[in-house]
Amino acid sequence: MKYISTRGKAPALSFEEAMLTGLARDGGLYVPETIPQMSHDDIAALAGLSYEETAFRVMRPFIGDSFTDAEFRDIIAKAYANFNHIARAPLTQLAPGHFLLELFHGPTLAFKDFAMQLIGQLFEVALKRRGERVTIVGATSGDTGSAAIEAFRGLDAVDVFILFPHGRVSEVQRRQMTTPADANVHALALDGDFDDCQARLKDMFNDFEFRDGVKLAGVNSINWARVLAQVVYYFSSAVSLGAPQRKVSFTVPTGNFGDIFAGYIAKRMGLPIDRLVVATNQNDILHRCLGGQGYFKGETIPSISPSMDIQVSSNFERALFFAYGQDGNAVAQLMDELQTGGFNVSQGAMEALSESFSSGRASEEETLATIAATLKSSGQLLCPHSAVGVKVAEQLRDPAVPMITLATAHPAKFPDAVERASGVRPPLPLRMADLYDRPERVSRIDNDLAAIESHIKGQITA
Ligand SMILES: Cc1ncc(COP(=O)(O)O)c(C=O)c1O
Ligand SMILES: N[C@@H](CCOP(=O)(O)O)C(=O)O
Repeated sequence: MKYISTRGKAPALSFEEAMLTGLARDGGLYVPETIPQMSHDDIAALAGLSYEETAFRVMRPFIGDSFTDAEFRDIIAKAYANFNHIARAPLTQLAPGHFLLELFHGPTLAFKDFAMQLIGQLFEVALKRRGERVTIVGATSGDTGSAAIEAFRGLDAVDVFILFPHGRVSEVQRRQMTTPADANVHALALDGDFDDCQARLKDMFNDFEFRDGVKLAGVNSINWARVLAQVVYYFSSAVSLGAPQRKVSFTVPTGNFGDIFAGYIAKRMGLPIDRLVVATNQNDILHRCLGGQGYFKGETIPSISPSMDIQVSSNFERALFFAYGQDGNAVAQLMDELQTGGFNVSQGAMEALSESFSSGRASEEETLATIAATLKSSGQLLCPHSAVGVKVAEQLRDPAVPMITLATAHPAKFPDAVERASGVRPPLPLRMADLYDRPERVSRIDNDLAAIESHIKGQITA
């Protein structure tokens, strides 16, 4: 199994190399050269299996010979051992034909734990075998950062630096990043928004002297392994609702397009997915683009679903690559145009995108009202991101096809917005009940590449 860049000019790599490399050296993102297929019988055989066994069967074909079966099974077992729910990703019912996939039972209470706990283990095994050490730098609008810190804290072979937008994450998210005492964890509050954090991260990858000097690695969904781990819960949830005999649709609260792109991979592998619905908040560049208005950057407006306050959705590049028939030159050209504001998508590519994706947008008022209404109708307390998903799913779903909306974070990560909507202040789970009492450690940093690089070089612990 080889991985190729969406911009067509970087060397093809194995799974392990692609995982440790992060961004391709031509600025593109790694994708599998061919997408492994699961037959009707392969999918039917997933019924009744544990989440871990499903994860092994779904991901194994992508791993090639990077890890042995025994290593990979052990890694999966360790990755999900810390989840607070035996099903790992349980499904609950909101209404007839509408289901909620709870992805917030991991250690940091967001769907990021599904991938980050796994790649923490994968990195540890791979780096130990190679005798190498890396510097992980991540950009976060709130959840990736805490999940990465939790997965890599205390490991000898990595330093982990997380750039988050100062003042634009919830207090719980910030404290999850700033309170771990481990020496290899470094939280950086950047003066800018998430797009600035992600742009500086990509700049660091494109500065080869810095990149090679610090042995830069990435754990954002730039990293293919992140996307792969998220493919699994599309299979586990669809099968529990009757796939492959029955089609299902998914609505995904979307920002960087990693989670929904994992759904696209599941569909391409053979899972009978009818629609993949992109749900955005008021930062709706993806909704506008999928509605035929081109992909043009606007200003990011802070919202009550801050993790989705994103204008440049990194993984949309992967979707474009497939929509443009795997033409790396065409994608490279679009990404050049994005540097100066945006681009129009060709008619053929729009048709290809429309075969899989639909989209909708929820306003702040609709999000608040959905939290209140869902609590009343089903007893389920939603986080604002999940509420964006539920609102859009209700607008777009076909009553003949079961709809699964992804609940991407626990409501306790956003207590102010949830209380404002519902009158209920969700308590933190017991394992982090003292979060507000722990001392914080954070460095404030300018939105300036040289300043960030110099800070990182000065803080690396080994
Ligand atoms: C809670 C939550 N919901 C939704 C999203 C959007 O997911 P993606 O960036 O994969 O589109 C994020 C951020 O990634 C998030 O943290
Ligand atoms: N919403 C994310 C943004 C980064 O997304 P990623 O999936 O590329 O890591 C966050 O919470 O940080």
